[in-house]
Amino acid sequence: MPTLEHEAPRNLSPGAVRPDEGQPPMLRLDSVTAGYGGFNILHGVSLEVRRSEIVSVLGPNGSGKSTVFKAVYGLIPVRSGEVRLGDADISKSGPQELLRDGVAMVPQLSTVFPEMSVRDNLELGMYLVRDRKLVKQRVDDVFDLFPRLSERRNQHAGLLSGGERRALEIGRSLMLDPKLVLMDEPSVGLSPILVKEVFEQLRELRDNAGITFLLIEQNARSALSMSDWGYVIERGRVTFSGTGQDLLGDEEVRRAFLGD
Ligand SMILES: Nc1ncnc2c1ncn2[C@@H]1O[C@H](COP(=O)(O)OP(=O)(O)OP(=O)(O)O)[C@@H](O)[C@H]1O
Repeated sequence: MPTLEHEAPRNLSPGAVRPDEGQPPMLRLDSVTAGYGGFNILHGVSLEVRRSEIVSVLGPNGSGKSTVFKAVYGLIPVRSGEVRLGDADISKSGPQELLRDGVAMVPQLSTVFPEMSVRDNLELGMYLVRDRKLVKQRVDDVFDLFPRLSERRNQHAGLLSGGERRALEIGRSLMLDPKLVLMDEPSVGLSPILVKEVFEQLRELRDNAGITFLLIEQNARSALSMSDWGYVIERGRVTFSGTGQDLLGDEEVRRAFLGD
């Protein structure tokens, strides 16, 4: 795998205006260092996600993409630097606190329960909420956003196609009405047509429900073509950032990451 070394991250879209410029970003990592045991994997990662953006984190295997998510979600400690959600420092928050603050995470591995119905799988997204009326309302909201899940609401989830299962996982993450969803490889294991479908769903959710997404993607070309902004991470450092289109159009990025 070719690697790209730069002194500082290269912003390929210096003139681009991102939403709410001048306001605190929805999510901001500022010089974050994190790792495992005696090793640091992230060496001062800084990135921003602005309201209603779809932002992708790309990079070679083992470059630290999942580690960024774990640090944001409080699954490993932030050793130095800061993670902020709007005005709040969330560097020390764990998953429960983040969920309460409106941040959901969809992990890479399938978490659908195949023997349960589509509806029951969705309800699991709110299993701690006792207010049945609210749960029903949220299930209906998710079915409004995903008509194909609605048609299959009483079927076993195991009968869904790969893309529909992914939609169910995304739908379940929306049950607690998050403002920001972190998704680890939404397209993993899906055929190119289904990848396109899943990304289109994310864009619809962004446009219709105002949800912001931060994604990790191996499928760099699809991710960039559907993302408002992207960051390339190599060996625990951000090396490139820019609009999806500008990253897609950059020769160095194309050669190193898109197989051109
Ligand atoms: N729990 C762990 N303990 C020790 N080292 C780990 C752990 N998880 C990941 N690592 C190491 O951290 C580095 C970055 O891993 P990470 O999973 O963040 O990369 P990634 O960019 O998401 O990779 P991929 O694209 O292959 O999923 C790798 O060298 C990996 O071996």
